[in-house]
Amino acid sequence: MLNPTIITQLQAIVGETRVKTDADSLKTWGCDWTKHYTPSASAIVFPATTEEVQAIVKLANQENIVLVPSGGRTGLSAGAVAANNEVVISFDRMNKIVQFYPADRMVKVQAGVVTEQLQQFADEQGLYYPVDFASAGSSQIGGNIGTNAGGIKVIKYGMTRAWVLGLTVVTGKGDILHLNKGMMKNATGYDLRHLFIGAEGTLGFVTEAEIKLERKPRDLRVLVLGTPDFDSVMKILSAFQAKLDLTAFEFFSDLAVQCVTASGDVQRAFPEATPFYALLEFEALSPAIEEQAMQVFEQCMEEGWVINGVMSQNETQAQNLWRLREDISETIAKYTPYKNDISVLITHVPAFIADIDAIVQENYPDFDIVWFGHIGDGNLHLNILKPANLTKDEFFGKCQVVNKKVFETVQKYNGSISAEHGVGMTKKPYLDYSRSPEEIAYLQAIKLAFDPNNIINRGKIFDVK
Ligand SMILES: O=C(O)CC[C@@H](O)C(=O)O
Ligand SMILES: [Zn+2]
Repeated sequence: MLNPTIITQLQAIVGETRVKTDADSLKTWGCDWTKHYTPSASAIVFPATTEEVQAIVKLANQENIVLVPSGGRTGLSAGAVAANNEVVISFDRMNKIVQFYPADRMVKVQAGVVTEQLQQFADEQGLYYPVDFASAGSSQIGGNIGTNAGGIKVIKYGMTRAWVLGLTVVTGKGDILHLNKGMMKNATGYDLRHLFIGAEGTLGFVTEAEIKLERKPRDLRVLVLGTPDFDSVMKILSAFQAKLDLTAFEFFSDLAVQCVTASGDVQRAFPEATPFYALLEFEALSPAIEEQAMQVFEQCMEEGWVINGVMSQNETQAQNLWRLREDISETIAKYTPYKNDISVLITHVPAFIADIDAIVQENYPDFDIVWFGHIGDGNLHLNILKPANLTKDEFFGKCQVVNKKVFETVQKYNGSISAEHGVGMTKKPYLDYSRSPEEIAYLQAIKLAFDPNNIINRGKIFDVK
C-alpha cells in the first residue's frame, strides 16, 4: 500500500486523473504476457513528457519507491511485471510522432508509440520500418528498445538496435540525457545509447527515440516448404542463401500448424502435413530473381529436402502464409506454454537442435512440444505445452528441472539463454549460462552508475547488492 501523500505528490506531477490505483488498473498495467507472476503494483502513473518522468524519478529516489516501466505489455520474460508493490510508469500517453527528418530518413518518436503506428507512419512517407513481429499492433517502441526486440526480419535488417539513432532517457538518478542525437556519425567516446538498448529499463526510462527508416521492400514473395526433418530446413537455408538475398527465413513444426489452423481462419499451405516447414521471403525485383528462386526450389525437391511447397502469387496469399508462422504464439497461449527463446551460431544449429531434441524426448516424453523460430538467425522458440492434468505450478516446476539441461546445452555451444525476449525475471536465475561472473559484475557496476539507489526495475535481469 502506497502512502497517500506519495499519491498526492504523483498527482501533482502528472495530474489528478493520471494516477490509477483501482484493482483493475493495477492488474492490467502491473503485468505483461508472462504467466508466471501475480501482478501486485501499488499505483499506475501516466506521464506525458520527459520532464514529468524526471520529476517522478526524483520523487522515487527521495522516497525510496521502486518504479517499473510499462509499454505495450507484450513482454514474455516478466521484464515489465510489477510483482512487488512497485509503481508502474506507463508510456501510453507518450504516443506522439515528434518530428520527421526526410533528409536523414529518420523520425523522432515518443516511447509509447506503437510499433505498427511507426510502421504506418514510415509507409505514409514512402519508407519502411523493418522491425516486425506478431505483437506489432500492441508493443511500444520504448519496450522494443528495452529488449532490443528482433522478430521476423532480422536476417536482413537486424534487431531494433540497428534502427535506433538516438535516445532521450531519464536515468535512475533523474538526469535527462540526449544520447547520440540521431547522428549517423559520432566518434566522441562511449556510445551510451547502446547501453540503454536491451537494458530492459534497468538503467533508466527511454522517453524518446530517433529511429532510422529504410526504403520499402518491393514485390515480396513468400515460400512455404514442407520438409521431412529438421536437417533439411538448414540445407534449404544454405541453398537459398547461396543464390538469393532473403528478407526472412523461419521454421515451424506440424504441431504449430495444427494449432494455428485449428483456430479456423488460416489454411494450411498445402493439404499434406510434413514434419517441419520452412517459410522464406525475398524481393522478386526482376523475373530473373523469381526464376532463380524456382530453380533452387526444384533443386531442394530433387535432393529430397522439400516434400511439397508453395510460392505466394499475390499479397493475400503471402499474408495467409505468414499467418501460419505469425499466429503460433497467440494460438498456443491457451496451453500455458513454458517458453524458451534460445540462440546459437547458425554453424551450430544442426548439432544444437539434435542435442535439444534428445533432451526433450528423454525428459518430456508425454508433453507436446511446439518447435518454431527465426532459425535463419539461429534463434529457436521451444514451447512446451501444459498437459490439462497438471497445475501451472506443477508444470512449470517440471520444466524448470529440464531447463537446466537445455541451458547447459546452450552454454556448450556458446549460445544465448534469451535471443530476443529479454531476461526479466523468468530467465534471471539462468543468466550465468550466457554471461561470465566478470561480465555480470561489470553489468552490476553499470546499473549502479545510472541508478545508485536501485529505483528502476529492481530485480530484473540480475540483482544488485
Ligand atoms: O511465443 C513465443 O515463444 C515466441 C513469440 C515471438 O517471439 C515469435 O517469434 O512469434
Ligand atoms: Zn520470436
